[in-house]
Amino acid sequence: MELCVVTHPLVDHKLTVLRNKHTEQPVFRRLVEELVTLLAYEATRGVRITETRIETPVTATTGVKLAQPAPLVVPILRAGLGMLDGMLRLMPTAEVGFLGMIRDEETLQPVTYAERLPKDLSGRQCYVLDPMLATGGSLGGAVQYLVDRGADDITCICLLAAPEGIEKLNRLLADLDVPCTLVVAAVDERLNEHGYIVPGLGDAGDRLYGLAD
Ligand SMILES: O=P(O)(O)OC[C@H]1O[C@H](OP(=O)(O)OP(=O)(O)O)[C@H](O)[C@@H]1O
Ligand SMILES: O=c1cc[nH]c(=O)[nH]1
Ligand SMILES: [Mg+2]
Repeated sequence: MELCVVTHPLVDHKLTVLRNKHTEQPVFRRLVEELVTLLAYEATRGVRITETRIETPVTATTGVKLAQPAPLVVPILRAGLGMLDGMLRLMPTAEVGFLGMIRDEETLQPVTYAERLPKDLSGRQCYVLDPMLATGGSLGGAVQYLVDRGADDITCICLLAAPEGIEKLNRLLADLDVPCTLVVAAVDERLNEHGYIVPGLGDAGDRLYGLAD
């Protein structure tokens, strides 16, 4: 798996505000969107394009457009939904599939509770959105799900990753033998005893949408 840590002063600045526990929900939501747009710029460097002929007001020329089939963006509910608009701002013609996953906070195992994806993902460039890669159970489960549907080109975009989660994803992808890139704003220190990223930003879903229960 290729790991890309996006280093840019604006990314670091926005991430610091996001981490701050005093940052209020509306600001948190907006910052998640802004950060995703910056990360997506790097994450889509390899998006497939094809040549197209156009006419400028001056002359005919050759340009490029996104190739078909359109890229598929897959936010992992809930928290990944907060990243969708920021991603679509950069790539408005992408299609969107949904995966709902919740981590059991006792066992830290992921449970898939919703799915709305194309049946066959072969030949599609898939962009998976989830702000947090902690133990790697959820993102690993999502990647496995996509590969089971035929996905052969996957890019994951996360705001924060823990070394433990990266390691787990690396092992999974080595077994699956599918090319994958992970784009993150930062790799944090570690997980705490509850499986939370340290220093992290807390529970991304709760900070975006409020307490789930
Ligand atoms: O790497 P892991 O240990 O699996 O943890 C990361 C997962 O935890 C969060 O989701 P959560 O389960 O809290 O669901 P939510 O988005 O509905 O809050 C986060 O958005 C990831 O999906
Ligand atoms: O730090 C963490 C770990 C899992 N899920 C979150 O939302 N935050
Ligand atoms: Mg949550």
